[in-house]
Amino acid sequence: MGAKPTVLVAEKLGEAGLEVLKGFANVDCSYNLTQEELCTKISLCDALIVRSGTKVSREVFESSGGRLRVVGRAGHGCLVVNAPTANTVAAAEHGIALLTAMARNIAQADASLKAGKWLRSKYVGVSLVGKTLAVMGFGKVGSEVARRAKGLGMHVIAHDPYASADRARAIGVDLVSFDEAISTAEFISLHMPLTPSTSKILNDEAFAKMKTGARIINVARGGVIDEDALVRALDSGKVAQAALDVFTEEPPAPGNKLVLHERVTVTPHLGASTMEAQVPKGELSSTAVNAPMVPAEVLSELAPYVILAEKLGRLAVQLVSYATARAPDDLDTRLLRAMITKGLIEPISSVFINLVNADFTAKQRGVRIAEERILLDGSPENPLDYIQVQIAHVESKFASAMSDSGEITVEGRVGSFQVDVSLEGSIILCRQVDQPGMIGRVGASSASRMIAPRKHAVMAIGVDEEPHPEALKKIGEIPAIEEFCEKL
Ligand SMILES: NC(=O)C1=CN([C@@H]2O[C@H](COP(=O)(O)OP(=O)(O)OC[C@H]3O[C@@H](n4cnc5c(N)ncnc54)[C@H](O)[C@@H]3O)[C@@H](O)[C@H]2O)C=CC1
Ligand SMILES: O=C(O)C(=O)COP(=O)(O)O
Repeated sequence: MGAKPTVLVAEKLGEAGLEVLKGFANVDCSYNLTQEELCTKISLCDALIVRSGTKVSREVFESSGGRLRVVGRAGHGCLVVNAPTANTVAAAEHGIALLTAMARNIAQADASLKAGKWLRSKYVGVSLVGKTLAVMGFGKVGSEVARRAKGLGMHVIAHDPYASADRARAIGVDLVSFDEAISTAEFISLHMPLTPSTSKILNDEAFAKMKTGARIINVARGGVIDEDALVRALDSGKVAQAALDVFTEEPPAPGNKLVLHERVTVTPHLGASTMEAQVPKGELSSTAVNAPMVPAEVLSELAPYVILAEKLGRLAVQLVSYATARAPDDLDTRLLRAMITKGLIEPISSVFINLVNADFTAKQRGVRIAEERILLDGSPENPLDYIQVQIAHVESKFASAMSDSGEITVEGRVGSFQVDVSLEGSIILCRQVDQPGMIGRVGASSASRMIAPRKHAVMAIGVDEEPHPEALKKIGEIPAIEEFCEKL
């Protein structure tokens, strides 16, 4: 090799970050590339750095012709520049800035004074002290917003189906249901990732449940709000004001009703845009660079187990047992543990898990994965016979699969399966009233072809592609389906 690698920086980074890169690489800063331009350029690059504006699609990887080795997402656990906490604080501060600016009509009053008007009575605001703020999504950003809002004398409640009550209690925040959160709060601030289950989570139905005069803040993702429904709620007076940093379409189309609305304060996705959030953090990037890497031969030997580990991680793992005939120093399980963490955290979070940040992220979220080995006799030719995960205290997505002691144990092996369900592809699990015709009804709702359906009081259906959200919604609406869990 010898030659300097070429790094394509596809979105604006801070100068200090660029300087670090220029120290060892040829840096090509090309912003606002179309998808085609990106695909053309990528074949000449060893690394790509993006922010939230660039989709690194399959096409981009395919166009790289094998040269591309690292894709860095500035701000989210990437190898070269890793500033996850600066990003969090920046977003939380922006949320608070929008909250206070909205309550006191800062943006509107500023525009009017600059236009030569002096309208003291038009811009009477509302006070924050003693008001209830509902933090929707109590992750990194949400919990920092909660902490700061408490400092402003607000009463803070939070809704997050996956957050630990202990962590909330430590900050002095009560975790409540979705309905309780939105129906009791004067201010509602959104901090969940955009996923199929959070898409348009604030819709007409949700706005109807809110107090008249509620105020909404969104620094998460535009898609978590049904924007047309928000316009209706503002026009009817149900929602008094909104403050938005993010939009379903970015930039929003000219004439976007929310952007132009008199009672809406907007910023162009500035949540992470502070000087501090753009500066590389020495200690974190050095952790990343020094992170334990798995040697290539271990990687290839464990490759088949990696997908299995991620699937198993989509359940909330407490104990992982590796059944192996290998001696402990001959089986490196860090990669598998990382994949289990990935399966566990990625579906509910905006964090992308890789080998570098897996243990850090798990610890940060209070997830503890204990590991043990089940030593088998026999030939150590295969690294693993099976992986078993044990899940305790599940706040059940899927209560019917639990033992009396409240635990679920699942085993998976590569190639064949001892579990009732093959953990390949996507799987829909439904608990249903045991009556004829259910598989057909569920099958009819799912656009994908079914393989090996089974019929129990619990039904597992393997589908040949990720189920469409609409199909899942229809399954949930079949009266006999009591609960179901998509995507194992
Ligand atoms: N405006 C901006 O520039 C920035 C926006 N963000 C966005 O803010 C959001 C939060 O980011 P982080 O706190 O870093 O992510 P995080 O992954 O730490 O927290 C997200 C939380 O949402 C929870 N959650 C998942 N589904 C939920 C549901 N249905 N209802 C309620 N909570 C749910 C998760 O359990 C998790 O605790 C993300 O959408 C992220 O992309 C983050 C940084 C800057
Ligand atoms: O980190 C995030 O989730 C953001 O939304 C920030 O995006 P940006 O890095 O400013 O393009």
